[in-house]
Amino acid sequence: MLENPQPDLAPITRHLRAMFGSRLLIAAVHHLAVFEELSNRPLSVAELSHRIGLKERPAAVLFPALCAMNLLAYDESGNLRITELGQYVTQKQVPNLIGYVGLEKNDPGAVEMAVRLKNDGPLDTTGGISYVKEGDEPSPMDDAELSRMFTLALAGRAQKLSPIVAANLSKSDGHLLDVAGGTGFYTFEWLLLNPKATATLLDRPAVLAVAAELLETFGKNGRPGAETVQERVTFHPGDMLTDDLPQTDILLAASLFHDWPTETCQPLADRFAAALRPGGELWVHDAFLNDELDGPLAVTDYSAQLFWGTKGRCYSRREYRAWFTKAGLEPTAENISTQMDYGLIWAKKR
Ligand SMILES: C[S@@+](CC[C@H](N)C(=O)[O-])C[C@H]1O[C@@H](n2cnc3c(N)ncnc32)[C@H](O)[C@@H]1O
Repeated sequence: MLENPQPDLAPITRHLRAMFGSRLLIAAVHHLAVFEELSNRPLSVAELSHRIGLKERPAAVLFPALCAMNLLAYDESGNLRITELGQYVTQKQVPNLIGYVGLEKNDPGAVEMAVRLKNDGPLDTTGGISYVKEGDEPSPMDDAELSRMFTLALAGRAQKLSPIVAANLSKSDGHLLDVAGGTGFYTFEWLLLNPKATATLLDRPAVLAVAAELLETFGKNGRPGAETVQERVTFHPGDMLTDDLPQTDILLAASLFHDWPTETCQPLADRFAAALRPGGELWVHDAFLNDELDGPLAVTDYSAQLFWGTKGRCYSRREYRAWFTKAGLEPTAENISTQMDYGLIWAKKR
């Protein structure tokens, strides 16, 4: 294990993401009637979703969040029920906090969250969706200014997490494919620890233009071996959903799956599995829901943030491992924590 004297910045990301959890709470109580629907009897996720008009993704964001807040729980049959605490946002319970929560019901963020929950995303997507490039849809990641802004917004997070991630990935003299690699920091740090290895950074062309500048600076940071990193990285501008992926020993998917809906995640896992050489490893760095889909709160808040801004949400390790298995990989049981509520899981190709 890496000795890590640096503070975990999770308090900052938790407070940031809590805003999205608050919006879910207000929307659930005042715009979707979740608690009134459940006040007579427990309902299955499918039945409750149907009654309040939610598709799979918003339901998979909202219900785990309300469980993490201890307002809902799953009963022995797997149905959702209101907890003792949750009774206090139902009309039946007197007194209750419906009026008090209602002081915020017209907050623009809460109102818009309700709209996005009901619509499974924003009503207007003409400008594209952040961090997503799919088919012919417009993408901010293909706009020089916007892609720079979105990429640099992730730079500090990547710089902080990448040394920890790199130290936990397998050592190798082979090749790393960092798909949707963004700034490239995960690649740069891993190459520094693996002086004979090479790597490919795959992303949209406009994003890689930013990564190239960051690599230039990285090469001059004075750390032993940093100057060799530049010559060991290949930039692959392309589309991970459709391009032939280069064969690799290690494939890293960092903060990648969480931008995409469930139906895209399996094809992505299939493509990544196909790019691995025999004995190769697929690593995912992300924030994971509990396998029971009832928390943790830091991740359900994050899932709400991702739901707000991308096509995805947070997933459980169980969901990832099911995709890996279906893709013909062997998931390992290892759960490695990094920082800011992220962690690593990985699967092997026979
Ligand atoms: C949330 S960022 C993650 C970046 C990096 N892995 C990190 O953790 O800092 C998602 C990245 O996916 C890239 N991306 C989105 N759609 C893509 C596509 N179809 N092909 C390749 N990259 C794509 C975006 O440009 C963006 O850099």
